[in-house]
Order: sequence, then structure tokens, then C-alpha cells
Amino acid sequence: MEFNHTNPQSDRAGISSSETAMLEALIPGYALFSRFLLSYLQIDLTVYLQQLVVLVVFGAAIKYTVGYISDFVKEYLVSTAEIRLDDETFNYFMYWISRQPHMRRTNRFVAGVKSNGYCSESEDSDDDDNPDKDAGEWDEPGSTEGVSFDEYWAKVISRDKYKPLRFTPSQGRHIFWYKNRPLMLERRHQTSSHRYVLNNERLYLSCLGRDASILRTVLNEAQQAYVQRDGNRTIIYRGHRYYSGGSWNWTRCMARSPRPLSTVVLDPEQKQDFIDDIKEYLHPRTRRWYSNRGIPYRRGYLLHGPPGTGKTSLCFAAAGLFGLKLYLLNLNSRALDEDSLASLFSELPNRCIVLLEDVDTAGITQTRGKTIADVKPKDDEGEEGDIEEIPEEAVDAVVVDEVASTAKPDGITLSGLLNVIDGVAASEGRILVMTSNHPEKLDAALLRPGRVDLSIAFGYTSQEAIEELFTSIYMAMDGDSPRTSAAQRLSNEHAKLKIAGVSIPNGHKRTKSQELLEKAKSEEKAHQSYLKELRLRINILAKEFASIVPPDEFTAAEIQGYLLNHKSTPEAAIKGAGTWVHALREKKKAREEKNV
Ligand SMILES: Nc1ncnc2c1ncn2[C@@H]1O[C@H](COP(=O)(O)OP(=O)(O)OP(=O)(O)O)[C@@H](O)[C@H]1O
Repeated sequence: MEFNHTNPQSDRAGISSSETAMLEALIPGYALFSRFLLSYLQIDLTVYLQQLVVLVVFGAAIKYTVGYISDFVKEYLVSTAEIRLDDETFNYFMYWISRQPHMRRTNRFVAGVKSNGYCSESEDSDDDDNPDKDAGEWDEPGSTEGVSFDEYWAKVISRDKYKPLRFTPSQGRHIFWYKNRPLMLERRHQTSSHRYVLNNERLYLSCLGRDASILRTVLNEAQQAYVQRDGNRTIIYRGHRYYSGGSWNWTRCMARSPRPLSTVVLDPEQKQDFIDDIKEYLHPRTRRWYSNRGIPYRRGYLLHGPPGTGKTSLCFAAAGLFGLKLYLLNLNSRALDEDSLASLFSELPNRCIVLLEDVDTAGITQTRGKTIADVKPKDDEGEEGDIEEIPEEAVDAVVVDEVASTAKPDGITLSGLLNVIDGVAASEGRILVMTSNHPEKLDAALLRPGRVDLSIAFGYTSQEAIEELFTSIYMAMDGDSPRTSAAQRLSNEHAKLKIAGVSIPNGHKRTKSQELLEKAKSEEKAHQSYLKELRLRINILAKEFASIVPPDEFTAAEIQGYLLNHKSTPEAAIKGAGTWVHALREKKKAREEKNV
């Protein structure tokens, strides 16, 4: 029965080789590994093959089942909100969570002096970073009296040294309770192929159940907390990208106290025109009016004039007056290409001011100068209003040709800018303000109505403006004077006592509250008469100062700079004005000669 005789060794070897081949196909390197074990450790893997296969299959089944269950849970039993780093919601949430009680108990956290530690900007996101707050503390009723500057300053400096630490959740998963419901936050780094990505994070906020309303509530609350902290401050954003090669985004860079419009010295009519124009544009009926007529709802302004004459200040004051956010973009950045510019403009909110400063230096001025001259008849040159005479199609046709021949390898071209300002896909609802020191260098196409609807010329300071600047520096303003604070304090105390119903014991005719009120009234009266006297005195000094400083020769910035050197001594400012004028003239002359 030789035929039936079986050699277990050869049989096993036979099974082994076929199975090894099969396993080799499934697990590359299996044959080598099993031979290695057999030769050096005398372990025959084929003996354990069945167990191994069962183990692998079991493992795979468990993995699959867990994955399936996890997917099922995620899909049907859990709701999740994804928050991306480049969106402002990330700031809202991090700010909010850093102030939650559970962050004091968690054992895994990121410690930092900013709640959003990823931000490269010097964002004054925390209340503690707000310089207005320091000033406010100094003004606080009672704080000025009996507190010397040295004491106050020591307090501020010590607080600056010990910036409060903010704690935010670290990478990974965190469970916390919100309104008696468990929520899970996952902070995750996204892997990126970019070498320069320092931090590319996402947050995933989940709750049990398919009803995600609790997540919306959390995020709304976070937004409210973040926005409330800003109060009436003007929020400034900057076009920015986190890393080379990354996408451009608007990054919040600071929140500043609004600048009162009255502090911008400009021809009152021009100032009013600008403000009225914006007001009219923002009116809801105007939006409807535009849309009924198929006109794109956009408004553009050009503020032009020498440096330091108040262009940026006016724009900033307007943003504060209308409570609009200010979006700054530097067109000079070589890294900014046309696609990025278009994407930035497409992300603008419905109502905001976009400020493009010094457009004449953005390298887009010469791009079409020659071409426009070609299109324009020679005898039309220099006449105002000729810009509109250029047929639109001709201009646009030229743009394409010209761009093809002059497009730079980096930076933006004029056509790119024109497209985002009023191309078919251009954003609506925003107010565009461009500033320029040399409007004559700007291309006519950039200035045509629809792109620039109102131009405001800023010039050197006139005699009235010099007087106004002088008055604005030396005139007492709200909060300047401790007297105002004292009167305010007394009045507040009176109100508090009134609310608390505090009164002097029986037998006394007048309540303490009444006494305080009368004291506050008399202090206020004295303060008002002091202000009246001061106003009269400052007006006389302002005229004197304006008679020394020649009109239409210096910028407001130059005059303001000089007056700031004599901040509390107007008489000294007048005394030194003649010498200052002479010195500044010499300086300017020397600069001009150097430039020639
Ligand atoms: N018309 C003005 N009224 C009040 N302050 C002014 C005026 N012009 C300039 N200043 C002061 O001068 C400084 C510079 O002003 P601002 O930045 O607005 O000038 P600008 O015209 O935008 O200058 P640039 O062209 O260099 O950007 C600010 O501190 C501002 O307070």
C-alpha cells in the first residue's frame, strides 16, 4: 500500500509551500520571515498557521466591526461640528473654552498667554492687553485721588510682567459638560504636505444624538462672549496667509477704540459729503434701488493727498462711526497673486470697509498707462471727466492684451485688481477706500465711476485747520480731567444710595443722598465754567499759533507732531513755533535737494 503511504513531513512541506505562496501574496515578506524563524529559532510557522490565520481573521473582524460601529455611531448617534483654524469661529471657541470652569480641572491643556496661541499677529484679544483698560482704570472714580502715578504705573508694569495664563484643551479628546449634557471636543492637527505649516488645526465638537442644537448654542454663546468683549471698538483685519504657499485669509489683527470724526481735521463740507455718501449707500432702500436697476451694489472712494494729511484717519473714523469692520490689504506684497486677491474679496462680509493704502506704490500703475494713452485721443488728455469717454469694451480689451505682455511673475496686475473691484464675480456690499499720495500716477481705468465714485483731496493744512488742530490738542475732552471723574463719582454714589434707599437717621432734614447730589451739581457747575474759560483761552491761543505757522505748507501730521511735544503747555508751543517752522522748512529743502 505504498500508494497510500503518507509522509507527514513531506505532506506538511507540501501544504506549507502552497500556503506560504498564498501568504506571501497576501503578506509580502512572509516567506522570508518564516524561513528566518525556521533556520535560526527552529520555529515552524506552519505549525501555528491555523491559529495565526484565525487570529488574523479575528483581528480583522474586530477591527472591521469596531470601525463599522464607530462609523454607525458617528453617522446616526452623534452630531459633530467642525471648526477650522482659518475661520473666526476658531477664535470664538478658543476664547470661550479658555474661560470655562472645566478648563481649570482638566489635566491635558495648552498653556499660553493668549487663548488662541496659534496667532502670529499681535492681537489684543485679551482684556488684559487692552491699553484702553489701563487708562480706564486710571480714570476710574476714586483711583486718581490718592493714587500717585508711580503707584499706578507699578501696578500696570507688574500686571504686564505676569500676563495671565490662558489654558486651552491640548491635542486629543476632551469630554466636558455644558448645560447638563456631555460634549466632546477633539483638537486635531491636520497633516500637511507643506513644509512651512506650523499649525494647521481643526476642532471637532460633538454631542450625543442627532439633534445638533446644543452645538449651535455653544458656538453662538462663544461668538457672543467674543464679540461682547469688543464693545464698540473698531475691529481691524489684515489680508494674511499663515505660511508660504498657503491660502490668504482675513486675520483679525486688532481692535481699537473708535476715532471720533471730529478729531479729523478736514474741510467740513468734504467730510460731511464723505459721511453722507456712505450713509446713503448703507441705507436699505439704496441696496434695493441698486438691485432693481441691476447696478452692482458697491461704492468706491479715493482719498488722495500728501502723506500725513489724514486719509487713513478719516477712513478709520468712518469705520468707527458706522460700526463697520476695517479690512486692510497691502497690494505691495509680492506673494499676493490674483487668485488670492479674488478669494480675499470673495470672503468679505456684506458690510465692511476695505482699505487699500497707497495704491500708487502697488506696482500696478504703469501697467496700463501707455495703453490708456493709446485709447484716448491726444487732445482729451488732462481734462477732467474724460475717463468716462473711454469705451468700456476698448478698455477691457486692452487690459487683456496688456496683461498678457506685462504680467509679472508675482504680485498682482491692474486687471486683477479691476476684476476684484467690479468684475462680474466681484463682491457686493462693501465700501472700498483706496488711498494714494500720487493720484496722477493711477491708471484712468482704476478711477472711473463704478470703481471710484467719490474722490477726496487732502491738502496741506489751511489756517482754519491749524487752529482746529491746536484746539483739538489743548481742549479738554471727556475723561481728560479728574474734575469730570469726581463729579461723575459723586453723581454715581448718589444714584447708588438712592437705589439702596440709604438716608440719614431720623431727625436730620436732608438725606446723605441729597447732600451728595448737591455737591456733584456744584462741582459740575464749577467744571463747566472752567471749560468755558479754557475754551476762550484756547481759541485765542489757537489764532496766535495759526498766525505764526504758514497755511498750506505743512501737513496735519507735522503740526500734530510738533504740538505733541508741548502737550500740556500751549504757550510754549506758540513760543517755539517760529523756530520750528524755520527748522522744518530747512529740513524739507535739504530733503528736496537730496532727491533732485
Ligand atoms: N487731517 C487730519 N486731522 C487730524 N489728524 C491728522 C490729520 N492728518 C494727519 N493727522 C494725524 O497724523 C497722523 C498720520 O495721519 P494719517 O495716517 O491719517 O495720514 P495719511 O494721509 O493716511 O498718511 P499716508 O499717506 O502716509 O498713509 C495721525 O496720527 C493723525 O492723527
